[in-house]
Amino acid sequence: MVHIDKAVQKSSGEPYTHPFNEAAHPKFTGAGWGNISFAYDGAAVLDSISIPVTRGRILGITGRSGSGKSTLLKLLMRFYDPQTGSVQISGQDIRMVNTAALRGLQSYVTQDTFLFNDTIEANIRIGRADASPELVEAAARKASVHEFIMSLPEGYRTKVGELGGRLSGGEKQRIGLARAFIRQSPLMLLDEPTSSLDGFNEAIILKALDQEREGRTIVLISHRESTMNIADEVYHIKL
Ligand SMILES: Nc1ncnc2c1ncn2[C@@H]1O[C@H](COP(=O)(O)OP(=O)(O)OP(=O)(O)O)[C@@H](O)[C@H]1O
Repeated sequence: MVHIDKAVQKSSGEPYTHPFNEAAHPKFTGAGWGNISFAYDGAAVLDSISIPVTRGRILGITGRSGSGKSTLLKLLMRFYDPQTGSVQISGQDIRMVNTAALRGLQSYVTQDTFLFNDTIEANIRIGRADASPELVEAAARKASVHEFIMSLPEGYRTKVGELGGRLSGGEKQRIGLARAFIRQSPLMLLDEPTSSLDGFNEAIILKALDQEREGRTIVLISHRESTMNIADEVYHIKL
């Protein structure tokens, strides 16, 4: 495993509307993997991996297909437990954190966003049920999907099913990102979040993520060098 430090690239300080929810998570200090090893049914995937991520930083993870990048995020969400070592949030082994509290700390975006047959607004609000329409729109703007939504027959009230499957992979992915932006969770876990996006939309989203880093930990898996440029440090997982 090669550890490459990257310079922090801060963009200009525009106001943002989804700051980390300090009141809800006052003790959040970061997350990380402490000397973990993991195998699926005896097939070793990760061997003695230690990566600390402190609050306020963006961690990039790269590596060949199958090297175990997604597995690292799944361990952080406790879909599985490592055979050795410990996965920690705020210095506490996540095995000691109850599932609801763990989910409350996290937002997770993958390459495939599942949309329910409800309105676009409801699909974004899944990230935060009590969000005002203004917050929904602000999250959609950060995810570079507001203009697209406004072009739909009924804007935010358009039902996904009525679009007859015409949403592209990139449009769905941006709705998934809006869900994550609205959540205000301290730990954002993003698995190839820009894989289906063009450079224009990617740039808007990266700028928003860069502004969201304060108070949070963002873990970003990507093959795209442009996306990795916002990371404070990048770990390369070797097969
Ligand atoms: N549920 C599972 N059961 C058994 N093996 C699995 C499971 N999920 C993943 N694997 C295997 O574990 C290895 C690591 O998978 P993982 O998805 O973490 O890799 P990755 O680096 O994220 O790959 P990619 O870049 O293609 O998404 C692969 O060999 C994969 O086939």
